[in-house]
Amino acid sequence: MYTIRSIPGKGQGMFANKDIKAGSRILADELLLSIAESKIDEGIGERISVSLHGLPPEQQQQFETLHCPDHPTWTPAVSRFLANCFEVEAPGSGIFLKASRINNSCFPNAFFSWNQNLHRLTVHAMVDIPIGDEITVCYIFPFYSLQIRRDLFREHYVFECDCPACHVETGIGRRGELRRRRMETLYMAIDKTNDGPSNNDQKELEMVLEFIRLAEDERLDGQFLSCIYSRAKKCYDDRGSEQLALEYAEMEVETNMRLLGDDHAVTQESARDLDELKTRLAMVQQTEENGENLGAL
Ligand SMILES: C[S@@+](CC[C@H](N)C(=O)[O-])C[C@H]1O[C@@H](n2cnc3c(N)ncnc32)[C@H](O)[C@@H]1O
Repeated sequence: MYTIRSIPGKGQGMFANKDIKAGSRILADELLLSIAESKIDEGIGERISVSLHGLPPEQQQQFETLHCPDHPTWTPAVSRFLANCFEVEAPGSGIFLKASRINNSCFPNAFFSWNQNLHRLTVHAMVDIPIGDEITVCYIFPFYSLQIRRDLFREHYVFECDCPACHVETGIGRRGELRRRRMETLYMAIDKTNDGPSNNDQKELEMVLEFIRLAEDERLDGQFLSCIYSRAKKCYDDRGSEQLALEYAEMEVETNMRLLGDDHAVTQESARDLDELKTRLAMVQQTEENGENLGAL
């Protein structure tokens, strides 16, 4: 499905070697090594070293083949680990040899996720990817504003992103930047109430719907969007608009299926919620029909 090739100025990258349909699983990559706490603190070098030296020599050598940026203060092992790691179970991070060759774009065409059921990192095509195109993921939330993206890329991965969204000199980048800044603000505000009831809060519903509209305009996709669909579902359900709740529940499941696959716990939970909502709606409709039939007698 893919080949690894060199790209001038970017090291290696992953390319589609056939047309890949949206939702296809490109990778289910095995964990090489992991650390349970990925916070960048004084102990990170020691945590990486312990994990690395627990591997057989052959696997330690495989780690050594990965890209290692020239960071002013970190040791090569820390630099290499941070430039190539993916989140496993938060707050942990892990190294995956194949996925480590995927470059970043803030307009990505693929999505990575740690699948606890499989104990693997999966990468799915978010959209149809034509043969020959580079396969890219976004290492961070793509809706972060340019300044935050730049800081994270410099600090963590040591590179300057050259994707169209990071070119604010061009129309795409400039317009997108305004949308992303607003999405970042909205996401932070919505996230704060994510665990609690929505309290029929009109303001929250407006923020949720605005985020979805901006994401569609900016053509940004990701699991963050399925979380927002889930929030829209909850807002509408709480205010008794079950039909609209159902529409968002379906969008949430569709997004999870496409980006995570049907074997991911998050997808399975959202599919169960959707089934429950459908059952509840069917019962409400049945009760209404029974009432109408009784009235007609
Ligand atoms: C996970 S590795 C990706 C594969 C890497 N290019 C290689 O040769 O193995 C991350 C590194 O790739 C490079 N990279 C990834 N995305 C990039 C981008 N959009 N622009 C420039 N460099 C990028 C940076 O050097 C970054 O530290």
